[in-house]
Amino acid sequence: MDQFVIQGGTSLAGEVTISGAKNAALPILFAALLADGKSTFTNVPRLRDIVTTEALLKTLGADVNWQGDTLIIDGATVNQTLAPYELVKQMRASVLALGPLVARFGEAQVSLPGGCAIGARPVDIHIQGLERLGAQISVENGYINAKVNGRLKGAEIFMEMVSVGATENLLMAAALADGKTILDNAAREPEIIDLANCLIAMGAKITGAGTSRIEVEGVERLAGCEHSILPDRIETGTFLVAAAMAGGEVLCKNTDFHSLEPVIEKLRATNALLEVHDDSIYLDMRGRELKAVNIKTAPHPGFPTDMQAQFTALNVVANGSATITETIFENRFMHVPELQRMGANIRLEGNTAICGETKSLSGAQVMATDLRASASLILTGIVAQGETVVDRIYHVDRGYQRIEDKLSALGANIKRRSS
Ligand SMILES: CC(=O)N[C@H]1[C@@H](OP(=O)(O)OP(=O)(O)OC[C@H]2O[C@@H](n3ccc(=O)[nH]c3=O)[C@H](O)[C@@H]2O)O[C@H](CO)[C@@H](O)[C@@H]1O
Ligand SMILES: C=C(OP(=O)(O)O)C(=O)O
Repeated sequence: MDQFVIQGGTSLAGEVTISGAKNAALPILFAALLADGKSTFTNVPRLRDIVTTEALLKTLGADVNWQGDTLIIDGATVNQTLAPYELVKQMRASVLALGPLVARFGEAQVSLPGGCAIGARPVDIHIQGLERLGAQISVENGYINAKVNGRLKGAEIFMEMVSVGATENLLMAAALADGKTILDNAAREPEIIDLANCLIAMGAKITGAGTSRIEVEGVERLAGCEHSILPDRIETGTFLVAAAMAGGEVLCKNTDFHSLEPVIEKLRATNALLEVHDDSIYLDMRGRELKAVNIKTAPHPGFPTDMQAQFTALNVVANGSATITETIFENRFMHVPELQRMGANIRLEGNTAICGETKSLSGAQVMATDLRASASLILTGIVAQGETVVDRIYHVDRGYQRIEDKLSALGANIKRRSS
């Protein structure tokens, strides 16, 4: 298993090019299952989750080819409807195969994704929504079996919780359903808008993506399309926080500030100097006092849970005390005990982390437990004194494209070690 070895105490300065968004690319690659032709996706990030998706699409019969950062997927060759446990267990987003498969082929068998370190993460809202669209669903032997005679039927669906994945699954299914679907209490994340734009390019009729009420007029077939994946707002936020923690400066290129407003607002509150342009964001923390900030996660346009761990690390380094409240996932503080091992002054009370002033941080051997927890440990390792070894970095590789190369180019001393 690979590890990162970090010699701390360096500052960060320079430019970083942001990759395509994992959380936009994953649903969009599954959307290729809806089309009976070739789709060409550009700005696709090279991540472990994308490799898993590629393997799953191939298992379903899709022809998948890379050309640089462009991925070409031929939905016309898809001839299987079983998404097996061996692949689904590696990545929860595999459940996004369910809606497209049942909508296009009238049946799907997708392994239940199961829980993960950050919480139980059930898929009841996905299942209830597909049932409302006319699918017959049973859950047996760890698999979700979905069937429909003929096409799914458009329906008005109120989702009782705001769920990114359920909104995406139902949006894809409704695109090929017979008649009109209304998705009420839909998630409003930028990645939903990107998926809707991709589906529209395939021929879908969708309005309202990015609001909590999405309307879909189903069509009989969808064709292949060309689509460029949205830049990764969480990768951008991670590099901005890294520079702020290290008292340095960074220019994030090829990004999109519109998707990052709640994060930028909090970074301004830390006392960072920020310059925001159409496709780049500059942060300068040189010679400025980093201040701790209160955070409460919420569905978009609230503060993203996927930036919570990084801001917990920022508060550890910052002056002053502040609280971090996690409202989306029930167990997303696995980074806290690891940060404590490095000397962080944090106390957990229910779903709130209370970050006090930390006297000093020293490098330590720590364990990555999930994707963003891993990022917070790496950022803390860069500012701590001495050596930090981060174990189980396969979590990081799920969602950050060669993070060590991008951080090294900014001046961090971080190396990948295979053990
Ligand atoms: C691949 C991807 O895009 N992942 C993102 C997506 O995950 P994901 O789509 O899994 O997250 P959801 O928005 O669905 O989850 C939000 C909450 O709803 C609950 N829930 C969800 C579905 C359901 O059927 N029943 C249910 O109870 C979940 O357990 C969680 O507590 O959105 C999360 C919230 O912004 C992000 O942290 C993830 O990075
Ligand atoms: C939780 C995340 O991803 P996933 O839903 O793929 O586990 C994340 O990107 O932080």
